[in-house]
Amino acid sequence: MRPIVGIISNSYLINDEYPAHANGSMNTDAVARVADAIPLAFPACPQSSRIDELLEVFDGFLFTGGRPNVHPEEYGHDATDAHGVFDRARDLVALPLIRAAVERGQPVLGICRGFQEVAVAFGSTLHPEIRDLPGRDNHRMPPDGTLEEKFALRHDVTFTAGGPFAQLMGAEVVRTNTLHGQGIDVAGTRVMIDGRAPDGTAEAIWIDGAPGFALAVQWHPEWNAERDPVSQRLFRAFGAACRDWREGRMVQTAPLAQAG
Ligand SMILES: N[C@@H](CCC(=O)NCCCC(=O)O)C(=O)O
Repeated sequence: MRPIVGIISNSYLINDEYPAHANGSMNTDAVARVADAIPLAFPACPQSSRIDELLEVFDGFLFTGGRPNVHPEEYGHDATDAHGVFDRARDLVALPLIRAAVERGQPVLGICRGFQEVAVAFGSTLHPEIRDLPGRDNHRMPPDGTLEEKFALRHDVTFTAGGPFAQLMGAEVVRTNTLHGQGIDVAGTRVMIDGRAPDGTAEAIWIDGAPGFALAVQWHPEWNAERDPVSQRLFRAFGAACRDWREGRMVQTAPLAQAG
């Protein structure tokens, strides 16, 4: 059986009234077709999703993009208008789940908001609007246009020579899309910035001391994942890590099963 990847959902109101947990099919497609894993979404709601049970059910976790920003209380800042809207329920599931999974060596891949969650979970602060910083570009999603225009490749990302991302990608420079307003301000001590946009914005991180796959990217590799070579490499590596986790867990549990 393929490994099972838990995909965190976002909260929406369908037709402005019907509450739903959902995520883009780009995420489930990338997990199923590129990572070669079973995609299963779970609600970002602490009353419904228990961290200990999620860790048992899934072989790895995808922390997806999402418009609401991580609440600045999570990194010791006061909330201001510049911080925009929040999703405290997602914060309350994502941050402890990331910490627990990473420390166990259970694979974690963060995308956009998920990248910011991984960064905050390991002690980083975020800037609410990076385009306001001197020398920085506007990384926000174009307000108009087709999905193809919004997710078009817009800038290079340069990885550390010989670092995990350069090795994974087989290249030190790749081209990515970009659809975010926030960004890492001060990185936590274990948050290794391994890739940057031309304006210096952190784009790729890994967690120092993590026993397993613990990578996150500020761009959206789920877009065009079946054809984009950068997305393919990232999701295939994530899927392989989830398979390893599943097989390791099965090896560990087999003697118990036989004894029973
Ligand atoms: N809120 C953060 C993260 C942005 C992000 O994840 N954008 C993708 C949104 C896709 C969606 O609506 O699901 C920021 O702006 O920095």
